[in-house]
Amino acid sequence: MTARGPAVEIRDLTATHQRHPAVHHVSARFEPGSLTAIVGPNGAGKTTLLRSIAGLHRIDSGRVAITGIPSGASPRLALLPQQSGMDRAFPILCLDVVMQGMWSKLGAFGAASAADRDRAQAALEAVGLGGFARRPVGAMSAGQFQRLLFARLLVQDADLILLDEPFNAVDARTAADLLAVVRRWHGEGRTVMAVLHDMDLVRDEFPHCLLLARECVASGPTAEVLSAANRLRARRMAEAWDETAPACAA
Ligand SMILES: Nc1ncnc2c1ncn2[C@@H]1O[C@H](COP(=O)(O)OP(=O)(O)OP(=O)(O)O)[C@@H](O)[C@H]1O
Repeated sequence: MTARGPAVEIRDLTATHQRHPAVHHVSARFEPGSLTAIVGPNGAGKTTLLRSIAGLHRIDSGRVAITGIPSGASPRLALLPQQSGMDRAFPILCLDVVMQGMWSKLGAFGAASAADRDRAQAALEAVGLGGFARRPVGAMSAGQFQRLLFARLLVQDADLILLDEPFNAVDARTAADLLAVVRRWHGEGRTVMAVLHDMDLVRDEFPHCLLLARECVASGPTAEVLSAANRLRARRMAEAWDETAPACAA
């Protein structure tokens, strides 16, 4: 398998919320085509790290380098945000949500072709929502909505895919179906990172892992990263967090 995804290198990254560090001096490297779980206790900075990689959260210091893409080109990147942060009351049809994934191709006012619509319909079918094209998103269950967001990711056709708790609030069958999509992306050589809390799933399905507790506790092969000693260290670090501490000046 030739990797089509980029490498991602995080160097000494610090990112804050209201000047309090959420990610503190983290360095890690994600190889082209790698499949990595980002794990850690609640509040460990996992979402902040993912959003920093996506360019959606301002970095205080350090850097994120995405390499292995043609010079001058932007990385083809897609982020699946946490469902809890999304507004589903917006009156929009499922097919149109999927078509949003083609925005970079169509432009803000570009007209979708019949082929584009067929591709969106095919993506709906690929996630088991073939009959949902004309249904408003407000009428979907949480699990169906997560399938819909995966359909949008499918048409985005990104080389770097960032998933924030992709299997939360979905039943076992939906999780299995969506996991199959993740495996497919990995098989196609895309670089995939997913924030996860289910350690059995991480051990079974994710070859690489980054254990975060605001600082990087460990990163590398999953079995090594998730050692009892590393997990205990992450828990102790979480217990010792001072939510009012400022980011250091370094
Ligand atoms: N919008 C925000 N405003 C202020 N502080 C925030 C905000 N978002 C996150 N934080 C703080 O930043 C820290 C890291 O949060 P983050 O959401 O990145 O952690 P996480 O590891 O994804 O947590 P969880 O597992 O609970 O989803 C936490 O202390 C959190 O309270």
